[in-house]
Amino acid sequence: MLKLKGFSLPLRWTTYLSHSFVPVSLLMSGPMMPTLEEPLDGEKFPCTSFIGRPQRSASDAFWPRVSETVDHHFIEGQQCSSSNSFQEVPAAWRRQPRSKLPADASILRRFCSRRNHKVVDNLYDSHHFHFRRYSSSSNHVEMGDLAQKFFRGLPSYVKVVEVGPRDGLQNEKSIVPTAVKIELIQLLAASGLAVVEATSFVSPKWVPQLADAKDVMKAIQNVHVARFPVLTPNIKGFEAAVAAGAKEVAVFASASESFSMSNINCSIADSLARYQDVALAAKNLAIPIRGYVSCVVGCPVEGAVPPSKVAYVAKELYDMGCSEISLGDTIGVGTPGTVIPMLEAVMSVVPVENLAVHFHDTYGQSLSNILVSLQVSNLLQV
Ligand SMILES: CC(C)(COP(=O)([O-])OP(=O)([O-])OC[C@H]1O[C@@H](n2cnc3c(N)ncnc32)[C@H](O)[C@@H]1OP(=O)([O-])[O-])[C@@H](O)C(=O)NCCC(=O)NCCSC(=O)C[C@@](C)(O)CC(=O)[O-]
Repeated sequence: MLKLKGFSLPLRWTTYLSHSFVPVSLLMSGPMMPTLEEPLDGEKFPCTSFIGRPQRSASDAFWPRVSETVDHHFIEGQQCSSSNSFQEVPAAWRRQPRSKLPADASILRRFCSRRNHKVVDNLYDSHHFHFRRYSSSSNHVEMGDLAQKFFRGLPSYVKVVEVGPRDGLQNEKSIVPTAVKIELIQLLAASGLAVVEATSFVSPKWVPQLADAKDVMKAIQNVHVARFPVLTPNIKGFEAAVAAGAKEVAVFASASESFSMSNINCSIADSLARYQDVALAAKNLAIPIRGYVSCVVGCPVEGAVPPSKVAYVAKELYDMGCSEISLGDTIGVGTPGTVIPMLEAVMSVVPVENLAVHFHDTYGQSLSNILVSLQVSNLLQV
Protein backbone atom coordinates (compact mmCIF):
# COMPACT_ATOMS: atom_id res chain seq x y z
CA MET A 1 0.00 0.00 0.00
CA LEU A 2 1.19 3.47 -0.81
CA LYS A 3 -0.29 6.48 0.94
CA LEU A 4 -0.95 9.34 -1.39
CA LYS A 5 -3.09 12.32 -0.43
CA GLY A 6 -4.08 10.28 2.62
CA PHE A 7 -5.37 7.49 0.42
CA SER A 8 -3.96 4.01 0.61
CA LEU A 9 -3.11 3.22 -2.94
CA PRO A 10 -2.96 -0.48 -3.71
CA LEU A 11 -0.46 -0.31 -6.51
CA ARG A 12 0.05 -3.28 -8.74
CA TRP A 13 3.00 -2.97 -11.00
CA THR A 14 2.94 -4.67 -14.30
CA THR A 15 6.02 -5.13 -16.33
CA TYR A 16 5.52 -4.21 -19.91
CA LEU A 17 8.50 -4.16 -22.15
CA SER A 18 8.93 -3.12 -25.67
CA HIS A 19 12.25 -3.53 -27.26
CA SER A 20 14.10 -4.33 -30.39
CA PHE A 21 13.43 -7.94 -30.99
CA VAL A 22 15.33 -9.77 -33.66
CA PRO A 23 13.80 -12.66 -35.60
CA VAL A 24 15.15 -15.96 -34.48
CA SER A 25 14.41 -19.48 -35.56
CA LEU A 26 16.70 -21.69 -33.49
CA LEU A 27 15.34 -20.94 -30.11
CA MET A 28 14.67 -24.25 -28.47
CA SER A 29 18.18 -25.56 -28.58
CA GLY A 30 20.60 -24.84 -25.77
CA PRO A 31 21.38 -26.25 -22.36
CA MET A 32 18.84 -24.13 -20.56
CA MET A 33 15.73 -25.88 -21.75
CA PRO A 34 15.78 -29.16 -19.79
CA THR A 35 15.96 -27.34 -16.47
CA LEU A 36 12.91 -25.21 -17.03
CA GLU A 37 10.03 -25.81 -14.70
CA GLU A 38 6.34 -25.35 -15.18
CA PRO A 39 4.48 -23.73 -12.31
CA LEU A 40 1.39 -25.69 -13.18
CA ASP A 41 1.08 -29.22 -14.27
CA GLY A 42 -0.74 -30.46 -17.30
CA GLU A 43 -2.59 -28.86 -20.14
CA LYS A 44 -5.25 -27.17 -18.04
CA PHE A 45 -4.51 -24.23 -15.81
CA PRO A 46 -6.72 -23.73 -12.78
CA CYS A 47 -10.14 -22.62 -13.92
CA THR A 48 -12.06 -19.73 -12.59
CA SER A 49 -15.76 -19.49 -12.92
CA PHE A 50 -16.01 -15.90 -13.95
CA ILE A 51 -16.99 -16.60 -17.54
CA GLY A 52 -20.68 -16.16 -18.07
CA ARG A 53 -21.32 -14.53 -14.76
CA PRO A 54 -24.47 -12.48 -15.11
CA GLN A 55 -22.99 -9.74 -12.96
CA ARG A 56 -20.16 -8.15 -14.86
CA SER A 57 -20.42 -4.65 -13.59
CA ALA A 58 -18.02 -5.05 -10.68
CA SER A 59 -14.45 -4.46 -11.63
CA ASP A 60 -13.38 -7.87 -10.43
CA ALA A 61 -16.18 -9.70 -12.17
CA PHE A 62 -13.90 -10.82 -14.91
CA TRP A 63 -10.54 -10.69 -13.17
CA PRO A 64 -10.29 -13.08 -10.26
CA ARG A 65 -8.29 -11.72 -7.37
CA VAL A 66 -5.71 -13.17 -5.09
CA SER A 67 -5.37 -12.08 -1.52
CA GLU A 68 -3.36 -9.00 -0.69
CA THR A 69 -0.66 -11.04 0.99
CA VAL A 70 -0.07 -13.12 -2.06
CA ASP A 71 -0.58 -10.26 -4.42
CA HIS A 72 1.94 -7.75 -3.15
CA HIS A 73 5.51 -8.66 -3.12
CA PHE A 74 8.82 -7.43 -4.30
CA ILE A 75 11.17 -8.86 -6.80
CA GLU A 76 14.64 -7.41 -6.80
CA GLY A 77 13.39 -4.39 -4.92
CA GLN A 78 10.37 -3.74 -7.08
CA GLN A 79 6.80 -4.18 -6.11
CA CYS A 80 5.34 -6.69 -8.49
CA SER A 81 1.99 -8.23 -8.66
CA SER A 82 -0.61 -9.44 -10.97
CA SER A 83 -3.96 -7.82 -11.19
CA ASN A 84 -5.11 -10.57 -13.48
CA SER A 85 -4.45 -13.47 -11.27
CA PHE A 86 -5.86 -16.70 -9.98
CA GLN A 87 -7.36 -17.13 -6.58
CA GLU A 88 -5.45 -20.31 -6.09
CA VAL A 89 -1.77 -19.76 -6.20
CA PRO A 90 0.18 -22.97 -5.65
CA ALA A 91 1.95 -22.67 -2.32
CA ALA A 92 5.29 -23.48 -3.86
CA TRP A 93 5.02 -20.39 -6.01
CA ARG A 94 4.03 -17.97 -3.30
CA ARG A 95 6.47 -15.31 -2.32
CA GLN A 96 6.84 -13.67 1.04
CA PRO A 97 4.84 -10.47 1.33
CA ARG A 98 6.98 -7.41 1.66
CA SER A 99 6.55 -6.28 5.23
CA LYS A 100 7.49 -2.64 4.78
CA LEU A 101 5.97 -0.89 1.84
CA PRO A 102 6.47 2.79 1.11
CA ALA A 103 4.02 4.71 3.21
CA ASP A 104 3.90 8.27 1.99
CA ALA A 105 4.28 10.42 -1.06
CA SER A 106 7.93 11.17 -0.47
CA ILE A 107 8.65 7.49 -0.29
CA LEU A 108 6.57 7.01 -3.42
CA ARG A 109 8.77 9.55 -5.16
CA ARG A 110 11.88 7.63 -4.17
CA PHE A 111 10.15 4.43 -5.08
CA CYS A 112 9.06 5.78 -8.45
CA SER A 113 12.47 7.08 -9.31
CA ARG A 114 14.00 3.77 -8.39
CA ARG A 115 11.44 2.11 -10.57
CA ASN A 116 12.54 4.31 -13.39
CA HIS A 117 15.60 2.16 -13.48
CA LYS A 118 13.65 -0.99 -13.01
CA VAL A 119 13.44 -3.65 -15.61
CA VAL A 120 15.45 -1.66 -18.12
CA ASP A 121 18.14 -0.33 -15.85
CA ASN A 122 17.60 -2.52 -12.85
CA LEU A 123 17.87 -5.50 -15.09
CA TYR A 124 21.04 -4.21 -16.61
CA ASP A 125 22.40 -2.79 -13.37
CA SER A 126 22.00 -6.09 -11.62
CA HIS A 127 23.64 -7.90 -14.47
CA HIS A 128 26.53 -5.49 -14.47
CA PHE A 129 26.74 -5.74 -10.73
CA HIS A 130 27.06 -9.48 -10.88
CA PHE A 131 29.59 -9.26 -13.61
CA ARG A 132 31.73 -6.77 -11.73
CA ARG A 133 31.49 -8.76 -8.57
CA TYR A 134 32.55 -11.94 -10.25
CA SER A 135 35.37 -10.40 -12.21
CA SER A 136 36.76 -8.44 -9.26
CA SER A 137 37.72 -11.66 -7.54
CA SER A 138 40.47 -13.79 -8.95
CA ASN A 139 38.53 -16.87 -7.85
CA HIS A 140 35.74 -15.91 -10.15
CA VAL A 141 37.54 -15.02 -13.32
CA GLU A 142 35.96 -17.93 -15.10
CA MET A 143 32.55 -16.94 -13.87
CA GLY A 144 33.18 -13.40 -15.09
CA ASP A 145 33.81 -14.71 -18.58
CA LEU A 146 30.68 -16.77 -18.39
CA ALA A 147 28.65 -13.83 -17.17
CA GLN A 148 30.11 -11.66 -19.87
CA LYS A 149 29.10 -14.14 -22.55
CA PHE A 150 25.68 -14.51 -21.02
CA PHE A 151 24.87 -10.85 -20.73
CA ARG A 152 26.24 -10.02 -24.13
CA GLY A 153 23.09 -11.72 -25.35
CA LEU A 154 20.90 -8.86 -24.16
CA PRO A 155 19.78 -5.83 -26.15
CA SER A 156 21.44 -2.52 -25.37
CA TYR A 157 18.14 -0.67 -25.39
CA VAL A 158 14.82 -1.56 -23.81
CA LYS A 159 11.72 0.60 -23.80
CA VAL A 160 9.55 0.42 -20.71
CA VAL A 161 5.85 1.22 -20.80
CA GLU A 162 4.51 1.79 -17.32
CA VAL A 163 0.95 0.50 -16.99
CA GLY A 164 0.36 0.84 -13.25
CA PRO A 165 -2.29 3.59 -13.37
CA ARG A 166 -4.33 1.51 -15.82
CA ASP A 167 -3.57 -2.17 -15.39
CA GLY A 168 -2.54 -1.75 -11.79
CA LEU A 169 -5.67 0.02 -10.67
CA GLN A 170 -8.39 -1.33 -12.94
CA ASN A 171 -9.35 -4.20 -10.64
CA GLU A 172 -9.22 -2.38 -7.36
CA LYS A 173 -12.53 -2.65 -5.58
CA SER A 174 -12.33 0.59 -3.66
CA ILE A 175 -12.40 3.50 -6.03
CA VAL A 176 -9.13 5.41 -6.01
CA PRO A 177 -9.85 9.15 -5.96
CA THR A 178 -9.16 10.89 -9.26
CA ALA A 179 -6.71 13.31 -7.61
CA VAL A 180 -4.66 10.38 -6.35
CA LYS A 181 -4.53 8.82 -9.80
CA ILE A 182 -3.44 12.13 -11.29
CA GLU A 183 -0.68 12.55 -8.74
CA LEU A 184 0.45 8.99 -9.29
CA ILE A 185 0.68 9.56 -13.04
CA GLN A 186 2.53 12.83 -12.53
CA LEU A 187 5.02 11.19 -10.19
CA LEU A 188 5.60 8.31 -12.54
CA ALA A 189 6.22 10.73 -15.38
CA ALA A 190 8.46 12.89 -13.20
CA SER A 191 10.52 9.84 -12.31
CA GLY A 192 11.63 9.67 -15.92
CA LEU A 193 9.28 7.07 -17.34
CA ALA A 194 8.69 8.10 -20.93
CA VAL A 195 5.43 6.24 -21.46
CA VAL A 196 2.75 5.86 -18.79
CA GLU A 197 -0.49 4.17 -19.77
CA ALA A 198 -2.87 6.48 -17.98
CA THR A 199 -6.35 4.97 -18.07
CA SER A 200 -8.99 3.21 -20.21
CA PHE A 201 -11.96 4.56 -22.11
CA VAL A 202 -14.00 1.45 -21.47
CA SER A 203 -17.52 0.98 -20.23
CA PRO A 204 -17.79 2.26 -16.64
CA LYS A 205 -20.21 -0.58 -15.99
CA TRP A 206 -17.43 -3.03 -16.75
CA VAL A 207 -14.60 -1.15 -15.09
CA PRO A 208 -15.98 1.31 -12.54
CA GLN A 209 -12.51 2.08 -11.26
CA LEU A 210 -11.60 3.89 -14.49
CA ALA A 211 -14.87 5.76 -14.96
CA ASP A 212 -12.98 9.01 -14.41
CA ALA A 213 -10.83 8.54 -17.52
CA LYS A 214 -11.91 11.86 -18.98
CA ASP A 215 -10.99 13.81 -15.84
CA VAL A 216 -7.68 12.03 -15.52
CA MET A 217 -6.74 12.83 -19.11
CA LYS A 218 -7.82 16.43 -18.73
CA ALA A 219 -5.61 16.88 -15.69
CA ILE A 220 -2.47 15.53 -17.31
CA GLN A 221 -2.71 17.52 -20.52
CA ASN A 222 -0.05 19.90 -19.28
CA VAL A 223 2.39 17.13 -18.39
CA HIS A 224 4.75 16.99 -21.32
CA VAL A 225 7.58 14.84 -20.03
CA ALA A 226 5.85 11.57 -20.91
CA ARG A 227 3.39 10.08 -23.34
CA PHE A 228 0.08 8.82 -21.99
CA PRO A 229 -1.56 6.13 -24.12
CA VAL A 230 -5.01 4.89 -23.11
CA LEU A 231 -6.99 1.72 -23.78
CA THR A 232 -9.92 1.93 -26.20
CA PRO A 233 -12.12 -1.16 -26.70
CA ASN A 234 -14.19 0.26 -29.58
CA ILE A 235 -14.80 3.35 -31.68
CA LYS A 236 -16.89 4.89 -28.91
CA GLY A 237 -13.94 4.63 -26.54
CA PHE A 238 -11.58 5.92 -29.19
CA GLU A 239 -13.68 9.01 -29.84
CA ALA A 240 -14.03 9.71 -26.13
CA ALA A 241 -10.29 9.29 -25.66
CA VAL A 242 -9.43 11.68 -28.47
CA ALA A 243 -11.97 14.21 -27.21
CA ALA A 244 -10.31 13.99 -23.80
CA GLY A 245 -6.91 14.73 -25.29
CA ALA A 246 -5.42 11.26 -25.79
CA LYS A 247 -2.61 11.27 -28.32
CA GLU A 248 -1.98 7.53 -28.32
CA VAL A 249 -4.36 4.63 -27.94
CA ALA A 250 -4.22 0.88 -27.51
CA VAL A 251 -6.69 -1.83 -28.47
CA PHE A 252 -6.78 -5.17 -26.68
CA ALA A 253 -7.60 -8.49 -28.26
CA SER A 254 -7.12 -11.98 -26.92
CA ALA A 255 -5.70 -15.25 -28.21
CA SER A 256 -8.42 -17.09 -26.26
CA GLU A 257 -12.07 -17.03 -27.35
CA SER A 258 -13.34 -17.48 -23.81
CA PHE A 259 -11.23 -14.69 -22.48
CA SER A 260 -12.29 -12.39 -25.32
CA MET A 261 -15.95 -13.01 -24.47
CA SER A 262 -15.29 -12.48 -20.81
CA ASN A 263 -13.21 -9.34 -21.20
CA ILE A 264 -14.84 -7.43 -24.03
CA ASN A 265 -18.05 -9.39 -24.60
CA CYS A 266 -17.32 -10.46 -28.16
CA SER A 267 -15.46 -13.10 -30.14
CA ILE A 268 -11.90 -12.65 -31.34
CA ALA A 269 -13.15 -12.10 -34.91
CA ASP A 270 -15.65 -9.46 -33.80
CA SER A 271 -13.03 -7.72 -31.71
CA LEU A 272 -10.66 -7.59 -34.67
CA ALA A 273 -13.42 -6.09 -36.80
CA ARG A 274 -14.01 -3.44 -34.14
CA TYR A 275 -10.34 -2.70 -33.95
CA GLN A 276 -10.19 -2.25 -37.71
CA ASP A 277 -12.53 0.71 -37.25
CA VAL A 278 -10.44 2.08 -34.41
CA ALA A 279 -7.23 1.61 -36.39
CA LEU A 280 -8.69 3.40 -39.38
CA ALA A 281 -9.90 6.31 -37.27
CA ALA A 282 -6.51 6.48 -35.56
CA LYS A 283 -4.73 6.48 -38.89
CA ASN A 284 -6.89 9.33 -40.16
CA LEU A 285 -5.90 11.40 -37.14
CA ALA A 286 -2.26 10.24 -37.22
CA ILE A 287 -2.67 8.80 -33.73
CA PRO A 288 -0.31 5.95 -32.93
CA ILE A 289 -2.15 2.77 -32.03
CA ARG A 290 -0.81 -0.22 -30.14
CA GLY A 291 -2.36 -3.64 -29.82
CA TYR A 292 -2.38 -6.04 -26.92
CA VAL A 293 -2.83 -9.76 -27.25
CA SER A 294 -3.98 -11.31 -23.98
CA CYS A 295 -3.55 -14.91 -22.82
CA VAL A 296 -0.49 -15.49 -24.96
CA VAL A 297 0.50 -18.65 -23.11
CA GLY A 298 -2.48 -19.52 -20.96
CA CYS A 299 -6.15 -18.74 -20.46
CA PRO A 300 -7.97 -19.20 -17.15
CA VAL A 301 -10.72 -21.11 -18.94
CA GLU A 302 -9.14 -22.80 -21.93
CA GLY A 303 -5.78 -23.63 -20.42
CA ALA A 304 -2.73 -23.66 -22.67
CA VAL A 305 -3.01 -21.39 -25.70
CA PRO A 306 -1.31 -22.54 -28.92
CA PRO A 307 1.42 -20.18 -30.17
CA SER A 308 -0.17 -20.23 -33.64
CA LYS A 309 -3.30 -18.53 -32.26
CA VAL A 310 -1.22 -15.83 -30.66
CA ALA A 311 0.68 -15.34 -33.90
CA TYR A 312 -2.58 -15.06 -35.82
CA VAL A 313 -4.03 -12.34 -33.58
CA ALA A 314 -0.72 -10.48 -33.39
CA LYS A 315 -0.42 -10.47 -37.17
CA GLU A 316 -4.00 -9.22 -37.58
CA LEU A 317 -3.31 -6.33 -35.22
CA TYR A 318 -0.06 -5.56 -36.96
CA ASP A 319 -1.67 -5.64 -40.41
CA MET A 320 -4.41 -3.25 -39.39
CA GLY A 321 -1.81 -0.68 -38.35
CA CYS A 322 -0.81 -1.32 -34.75
CA SER A 323 2.74 -0.11 -34.55
CA GLU A 324 3.49 -2.10 -31.43
CA ILE A 325 2.05 -5.46 -30.46
CA SER A 326 2.21 -6.26 -26.77
CA LEU A 327 2.11 -9.95 -25.93
CA GLY A 328 0.40 -10.35 -22.58
CA ASP A 329 0.76 -13.25 -20.21
CA THR A 330 -2.45 -12.06 -18.62
CA ILE A 331 -2.58 -14.60 -15.81
CA GLY A 332 1.12 -15.06 -15.25
CA VAL A 333 1.33 -18.75 -16.07
CA GLY A 334 4.12 -18.37 -18.60
CA THR A 335 7.57 -19.81 -18.12
CA PRO A 336 10.58 -19.58 -20.39
CA GLY A 337 9.54 -22.99 -21.72
CA THR A 338 6.21 -21.67 -22.96
CA VAL A 339 7.19 -18.08 -23.68
CA ILE A 340 9.99 -18.95 -26.11
CA PRO A 341 7.88 -21.00 -28.56
CA MET A 342 5.18 -18.34 -28.39
CA LEU A 343 7.70 -15.63 -29.25
CA GLU A 344 9.13 -17.78 -31.99
CA ALA A 345 5.69 -18.15 -33.59
CA VAL A 346 4.89 -14.46 -33.34
CA MET A 347 8.30 -13.37 -34.59
CA SER A 348 7.78 -15.43 -37.70
CA VAL A 349 4.86 -13.17 -38.72
CA VAL A 350 5.47 -9.79 -37.04
CA PRO A 351 8.76 -7.90 -37.20
CA VAL A 352 10.55 -8.15 -33.92
CA GLU A 353 10.96 -4.36 -33.72
CA ASN A 354 7.21 -4.09 -33.39
CA LEU A 355 6.84 -6.50 -30.49
CA ALA A 356 6.56 -5.93 -26.78
CA VAL A 357 6.06 -8.27 -23.84
CA HIS A 358 3.75 -7.85 -20.86
CA PHE A 359 4.24 -10.30 -18.00
CA HIS A 360 2.29 -10.68 -14.82
CA ASP A 361 4.16 -12.09 -11.88
CA THR A 362 1.45 -14.33 -10.49
CA TYR A 363 3.77 -17.31 -10.10
CA GLY A 364 7.03 -15.41 -9.77
CA GLN A 365 8.05 -16.02 -13.37
CA SER A 366 7.94 -12.51 -14.83
CA LEU A 367 11.61 -11.70 -14.44
CA SER A 368 12.77 -14.94 -15.99
CA ASN A 369 10.24 -14.46 -18.78
CA ILE A 370 11.53 -10.96 -19.40
CA LEU A 371 15.07 -12.22 -19.43
CA VAL A 372 14.40 -14.92 -21.99
CA SER A 373 12.39 -12.49 -24.09
CA LEU A 374 15.31 -10.09 -24.15
CA GLN A 375 17.68 -12.90 -25.00
CA VAL A 376 15.43 -14.27 -27.71
CA SER A 377 15.01 -10.81 -29.20
CA ASN A 378 18.73 -10.29 -29.28
CA LEU A 379 19.91 -13.74 -30.22
CA LEU A 380 20.93 -12.87 -33.73
CA GLN A 381 22.80 -9.79 -32.57
CA VAL A 382 25.13 -11.66 -30.26
C1 LIG B 1 -16.00 -3.54 -24.80
C2 LIG B 1 -17.21 -3.27 -23.95
C3 LIG B 1 -17.54 -1.79 -23.94
C4 LIG B 1 -18.37 -4.04 -24.51
O1 LIG B 1 -19.43 -4.06 -23.58
P1 LIG B 1 -20.91 -4.37 -24.04
O2 LIG B 1 -21.75 -4.38 -22.82
O3 LIG B 1 -20.92 -5.58 -24.91
O4 LIG B 1 -21.12 -3.06 -24.93
P2 LIG B 1 -22.34 -2.47 -25.68
O5 LIG B 1 -21.85 -1.97 -26.97
O6 LIG B 1 -23.52 -3.40 -25.67
O7 LIG B 1 -22.68 -1.22 -24.75
C5 LIG B 1 -23.16 -1.39 -23.43
C6 LIG B 1 -23.06 -0.08 -22.70
O8 LIG B 1 -21.69 0.32 -22.59
C7 LIG B 1 -21.51 1.59 -23.22
N1 LIG B 1 -20.20 1.58 -23.85
C8 LIG B 1 -19.78 0.82 -24.87
N2 LIG B 1 -18.50 1.13 -25.15
C9 LIG B 1 -18.12 2.07 -24.28
C10 LIG B 1 -16.91 2.77 -24.08
N3 LIG B 1 -15.82 2.55 -24.81
N4 LIG B 1 -16.85 3.68 -23.10
C11 LIG B 1 -17.94 3.93 -22.35
N5 LIG B 1 -19.11 3.29 -22.47
C12 LIG B 1 -19.20 2.38 -23.44
C13 LIG B 1 -22.64 1.69 -24.20
O9 LIG B 1 -22.89 3.03 -24.53
C14 LIG B 1 -23.76 1.06 -23.45
O10 LIG B 1 -24.20 1.96 -22.46
P3 LIG B 1 -25.73 1.92 -21.96
O11 LIG B 1 -26.56 2.18 -23.18
O12 LIG B 1 -25.98 0.55 -21.39
O13 LIG B 1 -25.79 2.99 -20.93
C15 LIG B 1 -17.00 -3.73 -22.48
O14 LIG B 1 -16.90 -5.11 -22.47
C16 LIG B 1 -15.76 -3.14 -21.88
O15 LIG B 1 -15.69 -1.94 -21.63
N6 LIG B 1 -14.75 -3.98 -21.59
C17 LIG B 1 -13.48 -3.52 -21.10
C18 LIG B 1 -12.98 -4.50 -20.10
C19 LIG B 1 -11.61 -4.09 -19.65
O16 LIG B 1 -11.23 -2.94 -19.64
N7 LIG B 1 -10.84 -5.10 -19.27
C20 LIG B 1 -9.51 -4.92 -18.81
C21 LIG B 1 -8.59 -4.63 -19.96
S1 LIG B 1 -7.01 -5.26 -19.59
C22 LIG B 1 -6.73 -6.47 -20.73
O17 LIG B 1 -7.57 -6.76 -21.49
C23 LIG B 1 -5.46 -7.17 -20.69
C24 LIG B 1 -4.20 -6.30 -20.82
C25 LIG B 1 -4.40 -5.21 -21.87
O18 LIG B 1 -3.93 -5.67 -19.58
C26 LIG B 1 -2.97 -7.14 -21.21
C27 LIG B 1 -2.89 -8.46 -20.51
O19 LIG B 1 -2.55 -8.49 -19.31
O20 LIG B 1 -3.15 -9.46 -21.16
